[in-house]
Amino acid sequence: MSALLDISQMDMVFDTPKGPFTALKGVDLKIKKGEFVSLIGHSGCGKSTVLNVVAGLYQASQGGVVLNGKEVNEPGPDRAVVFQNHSLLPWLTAYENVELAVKQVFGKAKSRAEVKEWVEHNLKLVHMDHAMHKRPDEISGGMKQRVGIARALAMQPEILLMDEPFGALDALTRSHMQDSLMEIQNELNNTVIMITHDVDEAVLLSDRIVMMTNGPAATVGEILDVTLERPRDRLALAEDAEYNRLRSEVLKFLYEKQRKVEHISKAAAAKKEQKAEEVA
Ligand SMILES: Nc1ncnc2c1ncn2[C@@H]1O[C@H](COP(=O)(O)OP(=O)(O)OP(=O)(O)O)[C@@H](O)[C@H]1O
Repeated sequence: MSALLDISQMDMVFDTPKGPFTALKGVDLKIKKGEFVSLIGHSGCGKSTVLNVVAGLYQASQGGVVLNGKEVNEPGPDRAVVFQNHSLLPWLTAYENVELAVKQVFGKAKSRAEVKEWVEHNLKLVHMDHAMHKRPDEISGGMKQRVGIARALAMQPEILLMDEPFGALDALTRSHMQDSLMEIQNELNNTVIMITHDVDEAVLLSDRIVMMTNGPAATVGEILDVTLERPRDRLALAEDAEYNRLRSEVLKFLYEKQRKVEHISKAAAAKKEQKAEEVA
């Protein structure tokens, strides 16, 4: 498999007041161009840390990330990040937020007319062309996320990194956003890594679901291939046997296999405590 993104033997150790803390240990993941990969795992296992290393915001302690043959050491326009909380500049309109990113990435390579056309095109893609001259405080949470996605897409990154992009939205808005993202993905075939806590979202959107073990020293536990035909329709899939099998595979990983790990470590801790009491 020729990988666009190659994460190999990545460790992440944080210095903390209590000493070094190994958040990630030996993370291996290869992602092909055009793949949509979700990262799922219990809270605190290290999903955002993986994304932050890929984004170049954190430097891995061991191993690392190669994107398109180049080692990643710092943030760059080849990787655009969409966060849970839009991160739009509040004093700029939706149009101006996207325009700023486009100007930063393309500089003088695009004329004024081309910039305008490109900004409008991307806002249209996320169905925000009707409100492009509104500021973030004048639009809803879902609309802000749409603008954040338009801004990321407009940068034409090699890879789109999404950290729970729909996590703060209500269920209905979230479904609309997932459908929009699938439409866009169908058209543009972006390479995407998306963190999610939502099992249905992971199965609906992904080509592969990367399930992470619990931390500390979290790593890739299992990877599930999602070969459901595209375009995918959430209502039809609700009755689909393969969809339901995949869904229960993820649930089993999270609530049986990873819970067991927690139980074992809790049991081990209890035993240790008991022994200490016996010694005392
Ligand atoms: N800058 C940091 N310094 C010290 N520890 C950190 C730092 N960033 C993350 N951690 C720790 O690393 C572990 C992984 O954190 P991370 O935020 O990547 O998890 P996550 O899976 O994204 O969690 P969530 O799903 O709750 O967002 C946690 O134990 C966290 O406390």
